[in-house]
Amino acid sequence: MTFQIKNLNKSFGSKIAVNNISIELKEGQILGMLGRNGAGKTTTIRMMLELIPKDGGQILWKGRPFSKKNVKIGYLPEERGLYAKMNVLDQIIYFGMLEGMDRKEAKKEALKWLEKLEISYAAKKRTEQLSKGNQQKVQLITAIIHDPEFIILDEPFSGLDPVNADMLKSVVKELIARKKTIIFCSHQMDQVESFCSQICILKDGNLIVSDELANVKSSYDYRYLELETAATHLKDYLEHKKYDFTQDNNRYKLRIPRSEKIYQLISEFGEKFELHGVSLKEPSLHEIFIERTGGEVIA
Ligand SMILES: Nc1ncnc2c1ncn2[C@@H]1O[C@H](COP(=O)(O)OP(=O)(O)OP(=O)(O)O)[C@@H](O)[C@H]1O
Repeated sequence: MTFQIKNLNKSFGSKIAVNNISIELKEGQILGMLGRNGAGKTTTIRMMLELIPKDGGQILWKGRPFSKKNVKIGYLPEERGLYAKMNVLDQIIYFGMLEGMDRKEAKKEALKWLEKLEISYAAKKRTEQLSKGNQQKVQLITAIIHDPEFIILDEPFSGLDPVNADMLKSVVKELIARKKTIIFCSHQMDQVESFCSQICILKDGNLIVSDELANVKSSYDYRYLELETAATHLKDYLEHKKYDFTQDNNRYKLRIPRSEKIYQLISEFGEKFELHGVSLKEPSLHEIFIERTGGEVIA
């Protein structure tokens, strides 16, 4: 394994923030790190970046300690940290040089990225003069200007308008295509689902799920059967039979245990009701997340 977290621990006083977690990633994999507020994600990332000391455990890159000495790391923090008064180009060059680039190379890369993200016009502006979305583009550039092998993206698309979100998504897709190893933290489950092959879910400092997304889905105990019918008595029937379902006009979404013989069930419904549509769906990551982290499942 290229990246390994082994038995990582951290407490703040009596509060256990990260409880003996282990995570493994192959080079080029992208891991969605999920968890409700306070689950321990930021604490884990801070230990990875050596911003806070760990109480116990190891973090390794290709068998050696995971540190700037052994791997080029890129980090897009959730709380953005740019110098408001510094001009955009100087800022990016400064961050590039902090990561070991020489000035000429950093400037060349900075100009390339500014053009790619359509903010070349802002190169000489003070950062505070840029819109929030454009500042976020600058922050992303500072995170990846040195062409890191390992990248942590914490809520990379929050607060962006759809056009800017798409632009940054295309950058993330390019990083994935270039086989960067990535940890992606987000509360936007659809984004995690569209980017990540692996997911882990933290709850109260514990790692409660860690697997390939496809395995997580297929190991979930339920599937969803969607029925479309004009027959209004379907609702009464489902209530009578105590199905777990939601209704949206003519569409019904039933939560069915995976153990049920689904095709038999579909033909039973077909005999009783005139169906205009039938589809079987795996649970979404949103549904899995809510169930695993202790909320109510809304089918
Ligand atoms: N410096 C600190 N001192 C005391 N407690 C802390 C400190 N940092 C984090 N904690 C606690 O550790 C737990 C985990 O916090 P953490 O910030 O890692 O969660 P998170 O999963 O990143 O949450 P969010 O999604 O809100 O960013 C929380 O209970 C938090 O209050």
